[in-house]
Amino acid sequence: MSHVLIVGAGAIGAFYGAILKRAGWRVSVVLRSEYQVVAEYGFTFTHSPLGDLSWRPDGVYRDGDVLTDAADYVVLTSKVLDDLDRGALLRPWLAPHSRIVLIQNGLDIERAVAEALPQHELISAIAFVGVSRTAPGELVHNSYGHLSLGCYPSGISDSVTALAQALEQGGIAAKAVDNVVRERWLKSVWNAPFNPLSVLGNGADTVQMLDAPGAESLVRALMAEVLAVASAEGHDFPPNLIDAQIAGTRKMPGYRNSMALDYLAGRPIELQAILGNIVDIAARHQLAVPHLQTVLTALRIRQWPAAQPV
Ligand SMILES: NC(=O)C1=CN([C@@H]2O[C@H](COP(=O)(O)OP(=O)(O)OC[C@H]3O[C@@H](n4cnc5c(N)ncnc54)[C@H](OP(=O)(O)O)[C@@H]3O)[C@@H](O)[C@H]2O)C=CC1
Ligand SMILES: CC(C)(CO)C(=O)C(=O)O
Repeated sequence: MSHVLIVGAGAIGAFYGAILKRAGWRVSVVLRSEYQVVAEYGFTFTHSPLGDLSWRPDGVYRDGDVLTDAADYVVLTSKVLDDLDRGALLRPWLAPHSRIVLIQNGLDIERAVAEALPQHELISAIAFVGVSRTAPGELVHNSYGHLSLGCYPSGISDSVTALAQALEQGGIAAKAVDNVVRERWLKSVWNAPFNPLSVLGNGADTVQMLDAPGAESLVRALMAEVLAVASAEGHDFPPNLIDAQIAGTRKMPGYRNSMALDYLAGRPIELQAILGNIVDIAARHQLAVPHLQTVLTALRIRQWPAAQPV
């Protein structure tokens, strides 16, 4: 029975913590704003297709606390933001044997953590789930939950296998993958168009983003550019992937992604992690990505501090 410490247990951390708890693992959390509520009441899930996922962490910590019970896995589930030093966030909680697990969106997000903490095994995990916070310590799990995970940059270690098995025991599908970077490119084909467009569309859901006149063509153009950059990096995907992604998204009821929720709640968005890094990689290959670049720049303008009135 392993001990898992989840650093930044918001929606994703509370959800996968619940799953590992159901598998019988010891699960502790590091919290910031929700420390008091969760220390007193634990996490309450007011809805989930998996049943009642409410749970109490074995330990609740905050910045400055000392962890007495070393963690086998230290899982980071914060957002990936430019001004957040994820290495510094993780460092105080790591024992020499702790593996680091990132359950976060974005492309090429592992490198900064691998460089900051090279002595630890790094596991990268990609989540397909719809879960959100509705009040401090309260969550709604709407759909899905499966995830892919593997060693960064590649491989499947015993720790990956053990974690995937525990997640499966807890009730979700967890696929150990040999090439997790390729899996990130695959997910980026969806996130890189839909997440930023939802913000430009004022919190638009997937139906709005496909049905507005011209919108599906724009999504297809953005996806094609992501695939071109992936190919330049050595990751080729089947030619019908775009059709499959559009068809799959059309089957879902209108869905607001995590970036739309952040934008609507006035929180910072993961623009660089989800879109900017892809544009940077394209530039390294001297590959033109005009649609991705336009969406990125439009969002940077939206985020730019308001000009002082004259
Ligand atoms: N929600 C979803 O359905 C999905 C999310 N993802 C990805 O998963 C990742 C996590 O997302 P999600 O759980 O939704 O995000 P949330 O905003 O719900 O949770 C983020 C957590 O990180 C904490 N945090 C942030 N900065 C710090 C800090 N400096 N010190 C301590 N704690 C900090 C937050 O604390 P505080 O409350 O104080 O801000 C919060 O507990 C993201 O990369 C997202 O894109 C992927 C698929 C689906
Ligand atoms: C694919 C999706 C919509 C759910 O996992 C997501 O990654 C997000 O909300 O950002």
